[in-house]
Amino acid sequence: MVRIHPSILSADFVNLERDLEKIASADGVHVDVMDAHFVPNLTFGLPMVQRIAEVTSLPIDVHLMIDDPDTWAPQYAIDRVDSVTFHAEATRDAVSLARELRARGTRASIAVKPGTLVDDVLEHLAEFDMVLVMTVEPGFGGQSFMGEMMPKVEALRGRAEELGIELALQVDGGITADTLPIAAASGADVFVAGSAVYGHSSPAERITALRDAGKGAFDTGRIDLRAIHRGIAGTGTAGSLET
Ligand SMILES: O=C(CO)[C@@H](O)[C@H](O)COP(=O)(O)O
Ligand SMILES: [Co+2]
Repeated sequence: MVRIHPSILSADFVNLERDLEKIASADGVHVDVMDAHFVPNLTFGLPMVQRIAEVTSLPIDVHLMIDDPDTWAPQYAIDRVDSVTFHAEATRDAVSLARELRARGTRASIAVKPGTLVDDVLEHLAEFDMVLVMTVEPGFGGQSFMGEMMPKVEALRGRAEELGIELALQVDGGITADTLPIAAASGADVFVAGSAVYGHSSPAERITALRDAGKGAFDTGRIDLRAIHRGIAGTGTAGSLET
């Protein structure tokens, strides 16, 4: 299953309602909240997310790149927000926060920056509905995909299968029609794309192209998942998630 979530970070904030209409064929909309403290960039906060919820019918996927999500994240669990993602590096108690988000009726999601190991997340995996593996340093759109994050995706998918739990696995940063199949083959199923969608004259066409790239990777056998698994095992990184 390939789900495409365009990131409005690359949209025109002055014409956001128009730009949201352009991605109506997507599976969700990814909304990056940045506070200029946790990341060196500033976007917007809850009032903007509330307005977005009024004008789009897409499921809203909020990515909080903010300090102290334990205090602020629950406020984002409003009607029409499908998932709230907070960062492992910023939270004091990821499990309590995830439980609070679920209790408020939204899906709970935890994100890890490129330099963060997933060991703690693996230990408490059943507490989360989604894990976001950052494939760039958070803060800005238009950066290059970090393929070296794929062992984290593999480990998370493997553990979810072992536990028999449904887990959405999101990758965010540098996703294009070329990089999406790599992440899909590693076990990701939710793909955030900002510049690859909004950097083109027809965002709707780019959404279709990204979806096809994900499906095509498996249909045509262009990606051999088992070979990728063997390759990762061969480099000795499968058990060690250090980056
Ligand atoms: O969270 C972030 C950046 O921190 C993202 O959601 C970006 O918006 C992705 O942009 P592209 O790499 O797809 O241009
Ligand atoms: Co994001």
